[in-house]
Amino acid sequence: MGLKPNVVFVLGGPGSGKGTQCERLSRELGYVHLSAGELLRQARESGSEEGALLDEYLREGRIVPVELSLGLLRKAMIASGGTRFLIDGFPRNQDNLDGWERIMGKEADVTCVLFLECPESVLEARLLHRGLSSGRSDDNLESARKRFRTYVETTLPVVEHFQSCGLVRRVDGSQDMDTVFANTCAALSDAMEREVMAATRAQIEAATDNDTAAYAAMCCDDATGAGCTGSAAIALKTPADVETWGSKGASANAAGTPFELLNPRMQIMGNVALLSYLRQNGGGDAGREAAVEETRVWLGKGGRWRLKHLHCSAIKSAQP
Ligand SMILES: Nc1ncnc2c1ncn2[C@@H]1O[C@H](COP(=O)(O)OP(=O)(O)O)[C@@H](O)[C@H]1O
Ligand SMILES: Nc1ccn([C@@H]2O[C@H](COP(=O)(O)OP(=O)(O)O)[C@@H](O)[C@H]2O)c(=O)n1
Repeated sequence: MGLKPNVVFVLGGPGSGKGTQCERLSRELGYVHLSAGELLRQARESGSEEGALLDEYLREGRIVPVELSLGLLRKAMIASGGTRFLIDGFPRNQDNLDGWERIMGKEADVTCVLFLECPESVLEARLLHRGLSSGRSDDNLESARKRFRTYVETTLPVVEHFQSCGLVRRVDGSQDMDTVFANTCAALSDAMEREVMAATRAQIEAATDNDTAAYAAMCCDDATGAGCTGSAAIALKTPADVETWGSKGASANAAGTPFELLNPRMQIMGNVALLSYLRQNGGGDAGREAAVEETRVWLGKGGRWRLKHLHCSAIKSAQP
């Protein structure tokens, strides 16, 4: 099984700082940032037949039918080639949520919902200020108030839905930008840990399936492997490198061998993740049972996690 896209939804009132924070998170943590509102504004300008209709929705602060917004988001997700997304300003009402579950529910994993909380008076002041230079037809007092009403009536119930699923991470969006950024990074850490575990599992599955191309595609250009090869670190860039790595006994597995990752310990530092665990290979075939201590260094860049370094040391007998 390949790696499913991981999605963080970013919600909050109009002007709460979604775009500002997503832009920096994407730069510093390596996510692909997609703004539903921005994609709709681009579609409006593109001269498409929906242009006039979109213009009315945007000006009035109404939420456009999900077929349109999700169609644009899905296309942009595929075009990006990434697997880690910040989706900003979506899902914003029940129609958005139902459409997501219907069309994307099985295709992507929602790892968390980042929710920027901010009082209306602060939002209003920010939007009016943004309106001085944004050129947006909805950055005026009348549109801002309509958008805030839409947010309260239709978006907050969506946040409550995610809250009941345990996915919401609340951040006070009224503080200064650096403080909000530090708090959003902290709020994202458990979602990032789940992304890294999923990437690790997908890469080990590629190894156990002997899919060297899929394995290599998850490596940085300068990735290396060291440990049970009994020699210095070797390159882990191309499918042939991965083959060499496997032939040196580094992976201690055969096609389809089930595995468990025991006692995982993870540290996330910006866009770098360090993960150590004990990999137990087995599945009932006692002759094959072996354990390997592995440490993987992952780099979050360009919308994906890529392996930078793998260290492993085989443990001869997994059984006491
Ligand atoms: N923490 C903050 N403090 C002060 N101003 C902010 C903060 N975050 C964003 N802004 C400003 O407020 C306006 C709205 O931010 P933006 O990120 O565009 O919000 P949203 O995408 O939620 O509508 C922008 O002009 C931005 O520069
Ligand atoms: N899922 C979405 C997101 C935005 N939109 C539209 O796009 C407008 C601008 O959204 P935005 O996220 O760019 O901006 P803010 O309102 O958050 O400042 C909204 O007021 C809606 O009219 C939508 O219809 N559906």
